[in-house]
Amino acid sequence: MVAAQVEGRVLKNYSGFYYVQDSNLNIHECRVRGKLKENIITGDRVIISLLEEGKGILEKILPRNNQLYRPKVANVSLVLIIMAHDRPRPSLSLLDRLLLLAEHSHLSTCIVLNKCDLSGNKEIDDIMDYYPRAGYSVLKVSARDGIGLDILRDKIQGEVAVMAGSSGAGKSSLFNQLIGRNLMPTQEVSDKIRRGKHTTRHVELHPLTNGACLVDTPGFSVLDIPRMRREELTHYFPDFIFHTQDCRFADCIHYKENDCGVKKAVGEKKILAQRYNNYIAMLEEVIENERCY
Ligand SMILES: Nc1nc2c(ncn2[C@@H]2O[C@H](COP(=O)(O)OP(=O)(O)OP(=O)(O)O)[C@@H](O)[C@H]2O)c(=O)[nH]1
Ligand SMILES: [Zn+2]
Repeated sequence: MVAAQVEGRVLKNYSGFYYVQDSNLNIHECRVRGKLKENIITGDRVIISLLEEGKGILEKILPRNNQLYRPKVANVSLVLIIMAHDRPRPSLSLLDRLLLLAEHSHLSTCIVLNKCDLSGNKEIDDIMDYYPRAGYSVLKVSARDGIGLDILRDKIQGEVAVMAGSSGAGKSSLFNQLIGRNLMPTQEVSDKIRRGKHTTRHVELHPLTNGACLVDTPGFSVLDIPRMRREELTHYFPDFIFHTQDCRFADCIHYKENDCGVKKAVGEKKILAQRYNNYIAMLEEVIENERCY
């Protein structure tokens, strides 16, 4: 009899077995046929032949939509950028950099503002209210008090999501809350730095009951701006685009030019000044990299 075949996603590789989840959310413990082994990574979509009692044989890897290298994981669809309302305060330079890196990798983003139980600082609230107006999706949550977590679960439904963001913002706490288990150690920031928590291990996808999968290792540990032409950078700043029609030069990069609509909008507080400054810092990096071509 020919074994039935189904499509699934590799959740983890453990002791020579690949754990593959099918579209009914059942998990199969699979061995690998032939030489495929070297090429399979966590997150791969694969075809498996079903054997008895939750076992299977991994037959084929399907083409990848994308691949992250640190952590090594395929077919990620969403980046959750975790910032805290306070302790630590949100780092806009990291946030703007992560938004750019995610978008450059063709990944959707959601800014998750954790520790909303510590909100109330008007300056921070005003700054963070800018991002939804600029077209980004922002959720306010508290891992500690369980606020906003159902909305966050809905947001990641059907997605393969990786977390990124400031140290101490609550990535591990949110991860544990979302998967409903205490898998990731959470400690006071100072303790973690002293102990050097992030040791090397295999990356795993943790399935949620709603079909979402969460990558258990924070992504984008390398934050270098990818190589691009200086004119390209502005495409990653959707909030600038409306104002570029007031730029005198069609190829304005909103840097040292006069009569620049973007700079005018910064002066009028229509564009967040910190975001513009982060743009300039990244632009200078892009220009510096151009010299290395
Ligand atoms: N007040 C408050 N504290 C929180 C919340 N979520 C996490 N914390 C605390 O913030 C500290 C850091 O949380 P972690 O989840 O370990 O942060 P992390 O982002 O994983 O940190 P790194 O591993 O250093 O990147 C811990 O002391 C948590 O208890 C929250 O919603 N509110
Ligand atoms: Zn301009």
